Amino acid sequence: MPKAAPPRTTGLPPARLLTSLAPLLHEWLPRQRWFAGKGRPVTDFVLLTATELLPGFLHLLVRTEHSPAPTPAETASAPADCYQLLIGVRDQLPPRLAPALIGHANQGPLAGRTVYDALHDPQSAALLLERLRTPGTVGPLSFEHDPQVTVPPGLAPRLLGVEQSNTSLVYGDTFILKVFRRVQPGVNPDLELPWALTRQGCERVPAPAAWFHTSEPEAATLGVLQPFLRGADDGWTLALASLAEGRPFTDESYELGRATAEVHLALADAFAPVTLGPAQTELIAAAMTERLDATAQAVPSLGPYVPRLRAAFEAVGALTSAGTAQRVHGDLHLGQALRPADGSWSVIDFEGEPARPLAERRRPQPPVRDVAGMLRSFDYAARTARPPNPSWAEECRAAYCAGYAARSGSDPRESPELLRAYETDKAVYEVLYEARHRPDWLPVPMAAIRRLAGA
Ligand SMILES: Nc1ncnc2c1ncn2[C@@H]1O[C@H](COP(=O)(O)OP(=O)(O)O)[C@@H](O)[C@H]1O
Ligand SMILES: O=P(O)(O)O[C@H]1O[C@H](CO)[C@@H](O[C@H]2O[C@H](CO)[C@@H](O)[C@H](O)[C@H]2O)[C@H](O)[C@H]1O
Repeated sequence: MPKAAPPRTTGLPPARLLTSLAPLLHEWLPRQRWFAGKGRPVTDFVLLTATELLPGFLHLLVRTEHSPAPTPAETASAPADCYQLLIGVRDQLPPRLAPALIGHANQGPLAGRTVYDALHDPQSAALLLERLRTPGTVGPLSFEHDPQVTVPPGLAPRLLGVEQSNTSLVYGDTFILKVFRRVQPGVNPDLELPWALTRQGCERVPAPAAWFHTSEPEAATLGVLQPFLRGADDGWTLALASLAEGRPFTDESYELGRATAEVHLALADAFAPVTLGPAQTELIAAAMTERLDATAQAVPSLGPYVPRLRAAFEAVGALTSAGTAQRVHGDLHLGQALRPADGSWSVIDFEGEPARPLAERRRPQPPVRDVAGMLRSFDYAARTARPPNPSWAEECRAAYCAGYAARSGSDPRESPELLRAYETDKAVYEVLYEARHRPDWLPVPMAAIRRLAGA
């Protein structure tokens, strides 16, 4: 390992820095797509770490406090809201950086200066890549890389302009850096699983090339650099094109089923699976029921369907065995599958459902959970088509499960109780996700809820 660089902090007491930043963050943070506290007004900010990467380029970890304050039970089960911010400070913002504006500070040590999201700034983005190329530490931050991968210097950065849960930068169309926005203590599965899969020789994932993490206030992964699959289309785009052109998507779905099975087989080799007996099936059912009840509290239109949805979970609770549980992707959908024009499917974004606590996301789960996620995605695509095309989704389901069975030797349709329960659980998750992030999309999972409830 090269020698660690001397720690460089802002030299400003964190409380003083917040005097400048808090009024700006109050306005800006809740407007970000990746802000997870929607519907819970922010009452306060706590600066957890502040590290100067260069003068005028700060790395911050900020905790938000919300009203109403969480109950002790919620505090125990839900992660605190901690966000990673890369902040630029300038006297004046050049017009090209206008979309990055966070605000003009008018109090505290930054009074009179302009604060902006430094990930929009090519100079700051280039510096971040340079840090990843040359491992070392800066204050609590550590930068590491796979010594077998060469990342060339000077790759031009561009911010990926897609709606996402985090923020990604593409460098020279060669590498992509995902900067996690909501940070939880522990290793992020989006580094852990692709790393393990690569070590297993599984070629379905872009292999992590470099990553960075913090040691304070607790150890946590902050970002991962991986090869950029240039020219690849994601499964969602391809599915919508197939619907628009009236083409079937069955060959692609079959291959996607095979790809999912390959990832599951490699994950089962890397992390020992566990057997699911009656005690575990009861726990699975209880957790699903709890999520359903909590979601119905937050989204009242779900209420009338709750009793009939519960039945799907009770059926799982009554099973005396349910095969095995293992590490899984955890948030598999069409947007997480990428395919170059002449290549085969790759799977990305192993972070799991970002709203769930990291410890829960890293727990072994029945692999059918990922299958259910993809089946929900076929339903989403079919329902957003004009007119909706449910038979397209049915054909994709059958082909995907057949592809999965052909590669893994295990057909998800032979576990109907588990499959139905996981589809229901996913639809419930989607109801909450859409209510919080994309209210216009809420009718899509609500239609599935009505179908699953037999209404
Ligand atoms: N290795 C990659 N190669 C090409 N594009 C990628 C790669 N990884 C991610 N992307 C693109 O970036 C988008 C967001 O990535 P994702 O990991 O899903 O982020 P998030 O968790 O923030 O939603 C994807 O939908 C995809 O279009
Ligand atoms: O940001 P992530 O990709 O990690 O996942 C979150 O956002 C997804 C939407 O971008 C959301 O997926 C839902 O909408 C998709 C269509 O946009 C659909 O294909 C998925 O099946 C549906 O779940 C995902 O749930 C959420 O975690």
